[in-house]
Amino acid sequence: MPASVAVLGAGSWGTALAVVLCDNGHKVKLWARREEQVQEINEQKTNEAYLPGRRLPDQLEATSSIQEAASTADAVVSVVPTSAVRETMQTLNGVVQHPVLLIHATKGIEPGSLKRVSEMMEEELEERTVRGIAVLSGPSHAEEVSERQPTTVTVSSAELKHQEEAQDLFMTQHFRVYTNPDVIGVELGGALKNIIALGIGMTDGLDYGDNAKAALMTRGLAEITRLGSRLGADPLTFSGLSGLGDLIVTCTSEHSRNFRCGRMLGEGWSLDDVLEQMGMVVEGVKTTKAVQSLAASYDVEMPITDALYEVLFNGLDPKEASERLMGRVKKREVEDLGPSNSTQ
Ligand SMILES: NC(=O)C1=CN([C@@H]2O[C@H](COP(=O)(O)OP(=O)(O)OC[C@H]3O[C@@H](n4cnc5c(N)ncnc54)[C@H](O)[C@@H]3O)[C@@H](O)[C@H]2O)C=CC1
Ligand SMILES: O=C(CO)COP(=O)(O)O
Repeated sequence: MPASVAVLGAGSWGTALAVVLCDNGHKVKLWARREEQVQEINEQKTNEAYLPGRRLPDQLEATSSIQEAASTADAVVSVVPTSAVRETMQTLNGVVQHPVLLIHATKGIEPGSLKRVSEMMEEELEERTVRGIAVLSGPSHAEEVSERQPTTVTVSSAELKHQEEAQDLFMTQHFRVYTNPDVIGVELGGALKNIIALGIGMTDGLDYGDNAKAALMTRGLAEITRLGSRLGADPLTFSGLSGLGDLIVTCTSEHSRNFRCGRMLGEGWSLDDVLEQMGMVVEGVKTTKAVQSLAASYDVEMPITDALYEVLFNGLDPKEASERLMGRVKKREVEDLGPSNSTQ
């Protein structure tokens, strides 16, 4: 049944998800902060800064008023960067007239609180604002979704009815949606793969070959799984779409901002210069900071994350970071996947 859906955040991913929702016949209002962007979307049916060259559906409406977008919505899809989640949820409390299903598609962990996005949302949202929170995650570059290329993702929520409602809302012929009850695993997989994508980009910038990339992806997944299991996720989730699937797509694609950021760092650029040049959110940077603290506080060994933390925040040369990783003490491959810090 067609629903009234507000999409919060008109960057690449919010706009691409709005396209999917329009294709499914929903009445979609896309909230953007800048009035010029709203006019461009409504009048020209483009969003050139974030999805260059794509023609947006005629029925897609943008607005700079979150009140207009969300006040009477059945569901709200939040696609703002991690750093904007709390502020956006606080605003949402003041505008919705009846409790909504809130589906977020943000991939990050908050530095400081070390919280996942749905945990931040639970802290901020009032009971009268939401009837359920779900996460949508998986291998899905906005550039390809907006071209209606075949894409598969996962939705997760504490309650099956909300998983299925989110699945029905988004599922189209081009956009296949699976459900998974493991909210912790789905959110962690989406957030932590960005750290590994930064590292893979660095190997590219250093002119390393495919062996180094395969090594980082595989050992990266091992450390994501190690932390995730410790935090209560189902380890199997990490071999699914929101884990391995998203790791592959982010680590192997020119579309990925995290991959491109890592490559520039490997080529010798400074982090500040890279972020300025990118002009879009690179979630892996702040997530590396958060996860380095999270792993330390749970005493979980995450050597790749630690090495990248040193490169990003303490000026370690990427080549030296690679040498440090290669020079670690001898390990067994499989035992090392265990949840706790193994020092055999
Ligand atoms: N681009 C992609 O293909 C995918 C992105 N994601 C995730 O979606 C989230 C959003 O990413 P993108 O849309 O790609 O980023 P983007 O950089 O393309 O756009 C970010 C948008 O958020 C808006 N924004 C920034 N601060 C804000 C604030 N304080 N309040 C309201 N809006 C604010 C910006 O104006 C911009 O429209 C990130 O967590 C990202 O990891 C997830 C899957 C795919
Ligand atoms: O999450 C993504 C694809 O699933 C997009 O990754 P980037 O944020 O690195 O572009």
